[in-house]
Amino acid sequence: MSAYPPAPYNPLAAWDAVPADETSEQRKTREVAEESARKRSARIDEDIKADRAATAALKKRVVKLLVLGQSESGKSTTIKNFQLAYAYQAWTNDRLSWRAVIFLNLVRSVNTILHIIGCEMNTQLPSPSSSTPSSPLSSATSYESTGPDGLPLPKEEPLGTRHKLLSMRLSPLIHIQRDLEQQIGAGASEVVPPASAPNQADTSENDAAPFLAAERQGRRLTTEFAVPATWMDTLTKLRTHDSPDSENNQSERKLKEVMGTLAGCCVDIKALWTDRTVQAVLVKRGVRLEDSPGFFLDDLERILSPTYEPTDEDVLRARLRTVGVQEYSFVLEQGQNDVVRAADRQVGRIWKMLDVGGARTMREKWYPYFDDLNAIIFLAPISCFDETLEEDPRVNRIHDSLMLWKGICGSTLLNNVQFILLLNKYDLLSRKLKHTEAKVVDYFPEFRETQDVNRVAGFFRSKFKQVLKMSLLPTRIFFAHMTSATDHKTTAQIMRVVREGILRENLRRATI
Ligand SMILES: Nc1nc2c(ncn2[C@@H]2O[C@H](COP(=O)(O)OP(=O)(O)OP(=O)(O)O)[C@@H](O)[C@H]2O)c(=O)[nH]1
Ligand SMILES: [Mg+2]
Repeated sequence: MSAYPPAPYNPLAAWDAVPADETSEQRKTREVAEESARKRSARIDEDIKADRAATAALKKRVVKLLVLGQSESGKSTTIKNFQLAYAYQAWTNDRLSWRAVIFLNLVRSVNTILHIIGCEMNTQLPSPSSSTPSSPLSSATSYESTGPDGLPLPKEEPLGTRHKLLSMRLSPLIHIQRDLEQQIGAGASEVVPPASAPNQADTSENDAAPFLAAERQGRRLTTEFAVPATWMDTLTKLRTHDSPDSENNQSERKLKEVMGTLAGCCVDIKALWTDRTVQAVLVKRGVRLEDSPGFFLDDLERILSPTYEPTDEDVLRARLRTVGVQEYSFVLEQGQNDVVRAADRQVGRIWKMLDVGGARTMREKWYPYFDDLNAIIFLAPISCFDETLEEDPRVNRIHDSLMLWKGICGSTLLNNVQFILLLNKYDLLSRKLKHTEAKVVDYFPEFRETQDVNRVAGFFRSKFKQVLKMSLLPTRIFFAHMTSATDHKTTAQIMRVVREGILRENLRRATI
């Protein structure tokens, strides 16, 4: 009996074995075949190596940023700023396509007013779920009795026949809103709050940061779900003006019809918006449309002129919700006197910015994109300290942002990723503190300072910093900036600092 176990059966051994009766002719043929196979194999190895080197080189050329934050925090607006500053050609190509979105924003504001005065005339309060506009409506704060122009408003003048007539004449706008929503697609409608909300506020981590739950469950880092329409897709669809094809011509015709109807309603819309009694009703109900996303009622005549072309500022102010995740690639072309731009050019660097939908239902989709990132830009709107989430009126919006930030700071996948915190909507915070009675201390009892905008902003900054200090990586370097993303001039400066910071950090890591 052998001392060793039998050699395991190797099914391929027969292939390698040299036949015992091999002739010298057969040996030659075999050796030629083997040599050619060896060469082929070496070539394949080299190709694989070259492929890997090319992928690594490409990775070095690509700067990948993920832009995160709750819905309406200003993520898409920040990316628009980036495009406006550094990819102006693409920006100008898209500009005219934003008309449909701007008209929809305008029509929504009018229909919101009509809805509110309709409720007022029926002396029945609107239910929170039936209010069309977003955050400022869900505010719990009461407002001073001055209109958007700062002039005092009448105390209790009832709505009358004049308002009924205006409502009747403006009723076609309901259909216009529907048509535009259909034309624009998924991003046109806002998040609808749940039909019934239990009494207890639940700010559990899983609610706020479901991407963490996905991480814990070890879900694969893939991007295999469908990406529905977002602004780039939507704009392509809306790019009617430079397209000869008949479907787009039809869309352009429809848009012209909408413009015609709106222009015909211009006088009535203005009469409605500037009516002192209507404004008093809005104030009474705590609605500050002028601070809502996509507010264009003060620009009526300009927007409804037949030759209207959106300005850069109009596009930054236009509101189109992001659905799913959308990737924007920029080969940076703008930015004179910019040393970093020259460096970008030298290496042919591509900037990839990933924009995500911030509504709660969309947050689980963020996780697959945590892989392979250079930086995360986190948007926290600080003006909304007295507002609740549209999708869950039990949750304060700043608490929600802090919870999200905590989830991101706690994600082990992001240990090597640079964090940039943008405390956004600084302009709105300033206006709110000046023109309303909203008190920070009512929502954050630990705030004991005067309601100066810089002190309030500093207080929120320290709250986010505190969350980072409590995280797994408390020494992580992060940058925080106060921004007003609709103000391009100041945002462009911050974008430059952000961009230089990211490149410098990339360079530092590459040389470690
Ligand atoms: N006044 C003011 N408005 C802002 C600011 N940042 C964004 N907005 C407006 O707020 C609205 C929402 O901004 P978006 O960039 O669409 O928000 P988002 O985070 O992409 O939202 P989702 O796509 O729903 O996740 C838009 O109408 C913007 O013009 C700001 O700093 N100040
Ligand atoms: Mg967006």
